[in-house]
Amino acid sequence: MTVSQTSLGSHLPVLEIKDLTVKYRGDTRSTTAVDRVSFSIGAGEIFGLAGESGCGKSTIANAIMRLLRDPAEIAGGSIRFGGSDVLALGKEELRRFRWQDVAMVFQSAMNSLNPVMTIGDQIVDIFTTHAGYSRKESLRRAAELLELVRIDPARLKSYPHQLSGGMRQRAVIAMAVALKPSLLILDEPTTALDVVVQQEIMAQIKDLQHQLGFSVLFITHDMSLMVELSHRMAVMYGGRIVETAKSRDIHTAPRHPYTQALMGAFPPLTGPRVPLTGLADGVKFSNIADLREAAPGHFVAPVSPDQIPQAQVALEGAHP
Ligand SMILES: Nc1ncnc2c1ncn2[C@@H]1O[C@H](COP(=O)(O)OP(=O)(O)OP(=O)(O)O)[C@@H](O)[C@H]1O
Repeated sequence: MTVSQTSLGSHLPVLEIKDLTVKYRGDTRSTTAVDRVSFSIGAGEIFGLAGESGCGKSTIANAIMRLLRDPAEIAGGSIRFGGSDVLALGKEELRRFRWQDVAMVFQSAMNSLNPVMTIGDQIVDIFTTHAGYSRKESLRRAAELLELVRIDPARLKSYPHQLSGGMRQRAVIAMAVALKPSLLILDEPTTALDVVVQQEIMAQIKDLQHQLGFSVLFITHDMSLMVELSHRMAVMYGGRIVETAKSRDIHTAPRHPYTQALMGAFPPLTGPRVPLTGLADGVKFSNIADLREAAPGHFVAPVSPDQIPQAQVALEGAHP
């Protein structure tokens, strides 16, 4: 029995993260990559985690999946899935948790398909190993899965190199939802694809989510995509969440100046062309007082340049 079957109550959030802190240990000092991050995702909700490269998004995803390895360490906080303590799961529970409860599509997932196995054999493997189905039943389900992501089931016999990038990514997404997880984590799922294919994949994910009802943790630095896909989102900066709100509110009225800057840096996917902007004039993100003044009541993450040199450099670069 999976964690979701045993303990997902109708009103419990599917995922609940409280004060999660993750550090990477260095020779002389540690870097706090994720700093007291809290958020929860409801059943059937698409929740987004946005923020520039290096702000800690993937570290959170890997912490949820219990994939963090040395020198990373969870220094505090909790991760609960359907009421169960993810950080306390044993080896066997973890094996089930990873495919049946939560599945993740990584940034470069389409390149992680086994090049010497057909797509069909790779999907069949999931069913035989994790669900105990016979090969015949697994093949039948593999064909159904490909149809679900609008790939001709004849492609079961294809090798990854015989598929386009978009098809490979759709196949990976199909694999992720094979065992009907309650939560799908998508870490920059379309970064390597062109804009048209990106749109197709996003529409597909929405469609799948609608049909299968899973929750989604969608990770991207692309605010336009994020606003389009997610119901609610958190914006991260330097390891901390600076703003959490409904995505449509972030779209129409971002409160935090860093969110405003991120929104201004991406062209909208639909509607008229608008000029892109960097950081708002006069806002210095190293200056905590400016941030507090610009977003009273919404500033939750004091950030100092020495805490997050990488983010600081990026921000300075965006606003010469
Ligand atoms: N193995 C590691 N050792 C040391 N520091 C690391 C390691 N992996 C990540 N970091 C640091 O942790 C911080 C967060 O990285 P993370 O990959 O989670 O960010 P991200 O927002 O997902 O960025 P990206 O979109 O580029 O993947 C960064 O400052 C990064 O340099």
